[in-house]
Amino acid sequence: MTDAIPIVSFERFLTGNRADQQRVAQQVYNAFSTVGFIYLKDHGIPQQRVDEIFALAKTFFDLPLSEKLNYKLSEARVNQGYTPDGAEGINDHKECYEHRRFTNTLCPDETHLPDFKTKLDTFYGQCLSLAMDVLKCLAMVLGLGDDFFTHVTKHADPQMRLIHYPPLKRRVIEEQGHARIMPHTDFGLCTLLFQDGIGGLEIDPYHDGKFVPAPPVPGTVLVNIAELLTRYTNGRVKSTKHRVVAPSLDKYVGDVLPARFSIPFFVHPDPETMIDPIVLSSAEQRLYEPVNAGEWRIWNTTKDYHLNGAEGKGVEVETVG
Ligand SMILES: O=C(O)CCC(=O)C(=O)O
Ligand SMILES: [Fe+2]
Repeated sequence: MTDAIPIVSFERFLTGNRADQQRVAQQVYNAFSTVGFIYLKDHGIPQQRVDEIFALAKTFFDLPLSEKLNYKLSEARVNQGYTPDGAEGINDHKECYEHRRFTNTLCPDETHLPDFKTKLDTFYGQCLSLAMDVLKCLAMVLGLGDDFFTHVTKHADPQMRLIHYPPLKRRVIEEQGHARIMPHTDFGLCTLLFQDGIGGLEIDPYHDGKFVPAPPVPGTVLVNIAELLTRYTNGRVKSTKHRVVAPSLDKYVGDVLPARFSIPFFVHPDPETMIDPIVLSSAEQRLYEPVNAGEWRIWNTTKDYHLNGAEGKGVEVETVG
């Protein structure tokens, strides 16, 4: 059931000439301007590295809770460290660790978890480079200049999140209003999403409330548009709701669902950036009010950790005019 989400090979973007790159960029753009999600294959990050990071995530989450709490995330502005199950709302069932580009004070050191920081740092660099190439695709198609997004992400600090959804009874998340993660849109520019083989991720590809599975496809990474990019492109690319529920019964039979791991990489612009919708002609009407990227991020992060209700972290996008 991956029909709704195109699978795009990134190889010719990474190794081809300008015409090849433009072709790939157009495929990427076409998917983002409709379903808002793509599966990228041949993306240049070796599967072995991805597997290694999943194993590392498991090692971290296997630590006793009392030890994990030594790394507890406490400040929305910093947004780095560990969050226990329930921190983002009692109806979500997950624990997370956030890793950042510049400051990782709440990260296990060499004596506590050997190689954890170095391996995450390396993987982080690879994700950032891939994400910047994906953004370059959009800049090329929209004619903004190849480096448009480089200029607004120079000292930005994207967020790599390790997620562990603990094993739990299927009926708990099939209860009304519960999920492994509630329906939401991401709020930055775009997200890379690596998932393990368990399944349960669903997206709303046609934006009509009908969720369809986005199952794991070996060797690919999912990429999705987040809200700031929808605003920035004046609605041209779509930030699509997604959630994690129980994998369907034909994929997994059993009362107790196995643990699931995933690794999203959320890309954000420099905090001083004004996200003022880009219009491509003087006749085009701006659909969104400008927002300051830094304030937007802190507001959304604070809301996620403290004020989250049954609606998850979905944000209503205001329109003007
Ligand atoms: O675990 C997943 O597959 C999705 C995670 C997600 O959507 C998020 O953290 O924003
Ligand atoms: Fe998400």
